[in-house]
Parts: sequence; C-alpha cells; structure tokens
Amino acid sequence: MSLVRPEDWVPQGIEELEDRAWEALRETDRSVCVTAGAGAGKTEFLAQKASYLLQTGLCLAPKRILAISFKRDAAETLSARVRKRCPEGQARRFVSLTFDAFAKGLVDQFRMAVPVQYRPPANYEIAFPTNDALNDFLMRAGIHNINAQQLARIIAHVRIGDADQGAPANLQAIFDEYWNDQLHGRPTAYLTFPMINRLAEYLVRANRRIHAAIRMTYPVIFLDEFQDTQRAQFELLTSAFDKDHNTFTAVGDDKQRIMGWAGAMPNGFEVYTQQFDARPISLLLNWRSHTDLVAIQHIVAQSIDPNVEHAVARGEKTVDGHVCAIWDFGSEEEEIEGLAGWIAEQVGDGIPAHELAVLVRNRPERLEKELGPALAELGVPLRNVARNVGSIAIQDLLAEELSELLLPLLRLGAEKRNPAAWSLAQEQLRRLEAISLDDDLGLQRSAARTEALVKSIRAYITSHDPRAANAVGAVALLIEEIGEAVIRRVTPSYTRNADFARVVEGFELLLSECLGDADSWSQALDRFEGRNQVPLMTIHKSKGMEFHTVVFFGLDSNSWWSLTPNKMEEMNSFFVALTRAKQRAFFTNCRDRGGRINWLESLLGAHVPRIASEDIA
Ligand SMILES: Nc1ncnc2c1ncn2[C@@H]1O[C@H](COP(=O)(O)OP(=O)(O)OP(=O)(O)O)[C@@H](O)[C@H]1O
Repeated sequence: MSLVRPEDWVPQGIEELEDRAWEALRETDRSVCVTAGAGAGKTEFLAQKASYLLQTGLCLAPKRILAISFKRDAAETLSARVRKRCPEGQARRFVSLTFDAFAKGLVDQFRMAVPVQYRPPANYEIAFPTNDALNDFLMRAGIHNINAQQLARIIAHVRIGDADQGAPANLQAIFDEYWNDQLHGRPTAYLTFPMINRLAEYLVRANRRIHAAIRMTYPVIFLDEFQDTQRAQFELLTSAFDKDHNTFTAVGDDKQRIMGWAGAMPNGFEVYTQQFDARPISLLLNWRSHTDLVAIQHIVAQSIDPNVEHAVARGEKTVDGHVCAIWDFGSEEEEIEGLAGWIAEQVGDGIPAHELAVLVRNRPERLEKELGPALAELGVPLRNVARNVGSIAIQDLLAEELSELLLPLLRLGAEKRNPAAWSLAQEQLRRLEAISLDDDLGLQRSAARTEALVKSIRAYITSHDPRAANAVGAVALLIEEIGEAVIRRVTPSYTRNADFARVVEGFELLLSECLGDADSWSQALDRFEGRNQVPLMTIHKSKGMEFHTVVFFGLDSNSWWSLTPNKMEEMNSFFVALTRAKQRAFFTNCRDRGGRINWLESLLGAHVPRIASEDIA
C-alpha cells in the first residue's frame, strides 16, 4: 500500500483547514488539546488527522488509532469518514468506539483476569438502574446512612483491587455488597456501565500484559467531545495510557459541557493538558452556520464565557426572513397545530423532513404522542430517535455494524439499480472476510458472494409482499447466508449472545414496523433509515449533530424551569440546541404552559424577535 509523504498530504472531502487546525494536525509527537466553538469542525478535524496519520505511515501497521466518542452514532460517523478516505487496510486500523464500548470490549475479552469476587459470568446482562432500584438495594441491604446518588458515586469511583486508593472501609464494604448483589442476588448477573468501567480500569491497571498490549496497540488516541468526559472515564484512560507511549488529540468545547450531572469533570481540559503535557490550540472558524446565526450564538457564548473569541462564520446563508425567533402560542393545541402546519409547509417547499429537527428538553415521548399524529395528518412522519425498538434506541441501532451490513443488501434486494448500496455491500463483505483491495482473487470471490446474496434476498423480496410479518424472514435469510459466526467473529461487540440477539431483535422490530403499511420494500427501507422523517430528540441526543432548521419545543419557564442565569449547565444546553442549526433556529413558547424567560429574551435582544403564532411564515 503506497504511502503519501507528510509534506504532500492534503485534506480530503473538504477544501481547506484553518492554519491552527493544520498546526494541531501536524503535531504528532506531542498530545494536543483542541478547543473550539460549535461547528468549528472538531469532529471533522479528527477524521482528517486520522487520514493524515494513516496515509503518511506516521501511524504504521500494525499500530492503530483509538478514537473515543460519547455516542454510538458519533463513533460510527467518524469511522465512516475515515473509511471513505483511506484504503481499507488503513481504515481498519482506525478503531472508533464509545467509552462504554471500549470498556466493555476489554471486559468481554479479558473477563477471566478479573478477581473472582468481581468476575461476571459470560452471560451477564446490562442494567440501567434507576434511583428506585438503587434505593431498593439500600433498603434490602439495611444501609441507611447514604442515599441513591451517593451510592451511584461510590459504584462509579471506588477502584477494584487498589489497596492504595484509601477508600474508607465502610464505602468499600458498601461497594462490595452492591457488587455481590448485582452478580449473585438474582438468577442473572447484572452490570451497569459504571461497573464495567471499573472492571476495565482494573484490567489495564493491574494486569501488566493487558496494560502493555493496549498501550502498544494504540499509540495514538483521539477523544471527541472531551468536555463531557467523566472522572472515572478519564481514570480508565490514565490507567491504560501514558505520555511516554501514547499521544492524545482531544477536541471539545467547554461551552457545550452538558453532562456535569453525570459526573463530567468541571476542569477536564486543564487536568488533561497537565496529565499528558498537551499543547493547547484553539480554532476560530464556524463551518456550520452563517454570519447572522453565528452572531446570535456569540451572544450566548459570551454569557457562558466572557472571554470567548468571536467565531468567523463560513456557512452560507440560503434562507430569507428570520433566522432565529421565539414563536408565541396561546394554547398547547395551537402550538402543536401551528408547528405541524409550519413543518408541513417547509417540507412542501422542498426542505427534506430529516433536515427539520424538533428538540425538547426532556421526555420526547410526550411530544411524540401529540406532534406525531398532527404531522401524520399532514403527511409528514415524525421519528422519536430515542425510542427503543426492543431494548435498543433507534439512533443507536442505525449505527450498529449489523445495520450497516444488512441495509445495503436489503436495498439491493428491493431496488433494481443502486450503485451506492452495491459498493457499501461490497465493502462490508470485504471487511467480514478481511479481503484487501490488492487481492484480486479475493475481490472476485467477494463480488461473486455479493451477487449470490443479492440474488437470494431479491428472490425473497419478490415473493414476499412488504408486510410486517416478512421482516424476520428477510433478516434471518441474510444472517444465515452470510453466516452468524462470521459476522460475530469480526465484530467484537457481538461476541456475547445477548449483545448480538439484542441488535438482531431491534433490527427485526424496526423493519417490521417500517414495513407496516409501506407500499414497497424500498419505501420501508427509507423509513428504516429515517429518510424524510422529522427527527425528534432531546438536546443531549442532538450533540454533535446538525440540521438545516432546528425548532426547540417549549422555551418557557415551566418546561425549562431550570434555565436560570446562574445555572451554567442549562445555559450550555441552550447553546447546544441553538448551535445545531445550519440556517435557522426557532423556539416555541406557549402561554398556557408557562411564562416567558425574560432574562434570556433581554440577553438575546432584538436579534431574536417574538413572533405571534398567526405571523409565523
Ligand atoms: N475544514 C472544513 N471545511 C469545510 N467544511 C467543514 C470543515 N470542517 C468541518 N466542516 C463541516 O462543518 C460542519 C461542522 O463540523 P463538525 O461537526 O466537525 O464540527 P464540531 O466542531 O465537531 O461541531 P460541534 O461541536 O458543534 O458538534 C460539518 O458539516 C462539517 O462537514
């Protein structure tokens, strides 16, 4: 595989990088800390730096780059960008995972190296305990001197098998009792992600061979959205890696720190810069939004950080009229009807429904119940991306390896010609069989394999109407013909039966739902992928994403009672919502539900006018 000289390397898929981004890209001997505002291209920068390191051989086989993101879809987007730009042999050495997947991968692989007291059985289940479940444990265990939140902190922070950490004996006892309860208290053992983190941290700290292997395999580590890193996650990194063997590139924006409630470090950038002797670099451009929106974003940014530099907008404005406003509604019915009507009009004007996102502070399922039917009546589907199909969220399912493998094959089965699906299917099958692009015989074999698979699924689809009941058969046929064992062998996160079954079940459920009343398989696949559906999500789920237009539902003192000038994290959430928009950001306010947030309106001033519902155009 031929390599490019570093001085000849040019960015791919974008025209240019700003000077400071070039500096951060070429800094390969030392860790860097890249901070920048929204839309600065931080995630894109990581994809470019990965291509640079792989294509120039600065990260040479068998060494790998480990990229850690917070959300499944963010990790997948990053990996897809690298796959698009680098030859397969190089792209395979870019390992893009969430923190949770990274930790779980270590635990599943090295489970037997965990001390017996904490060792989960292979068939453990993942649990997401509520406060009620934690309180229930405290009651059963007769522990009265701590509450559920304190218990959660103990579980997240006590280190396994570390006599030097100085954890008070009573906390250690509670920790051990909780572990015993989760592993042995019921017929099935349960682990939460904070527990998995503790196991992974133990493995890399206490087992010299695992530590050495992981440190050597990943000399380069990328961290996206670093501002939301929790102390326990950072501890896993510092136990696994060090500045003599590994270089980090962390990117993030303190103004977008919205996971403080979940333990994100308040001074993460400072701690990271010190620990890894990182060079701080800040970026200035905003590639996402146009000048008018960036000016409004700057007002909010300044209220979070008075010293923030004014970003330079590089997005192009393509709309007329207001780019940001608060829409005033009298009653909730009027608000739902007004919003649905406006969205339908926009779709009629040619803006794809999936580019019109509706964001809420919390409980999207509540709004889904009201807005969904109102939009459906106007012929526009709404998708709550956080909704679970089986026990996996739609947003996560779409980023699963299984979806990437099956979707292009189903497309080829349903559609006569689809070159994009053909090349995706080929790429997936080459990945399964580890065939490189210079292996002519392998390529022929894989093309023949793809053709055979397409023939089978096409025969199935032709002989089965687009009906819900036919989803399971289509999925089973593809998994059987590709080989379940093959799929699971190359996808570490499918090693355990329960993990693979969960994804298959989610895939089948969503496909049968989409086939429901579809006219064709092709239409059902569009639905599956969320094409031409208005996405509905919380601000947390919208992190890292962008849309033509964003409508935030419920900017009032009742829906967002916690948005006050001294609650920094709430202001950060508002900033995240506002900055997801490429062209326009609107906020709905409904008098029946709650009052105006006057201080915010005065802060935004004339830039963000209030518009009466009848004047919304
Ligand atoms: N150098 C560049 N040239 C042109 N477009 C770019 C460049 N860098 C990023 N973009 C585009 O700008 C948009 C924002 O990029 P990206 O999502 O990487 O920003 P970010 O800093 O991670 O944003 P945020 O923190 O707000 O989530 C994307 O559409 C991306 O494709």
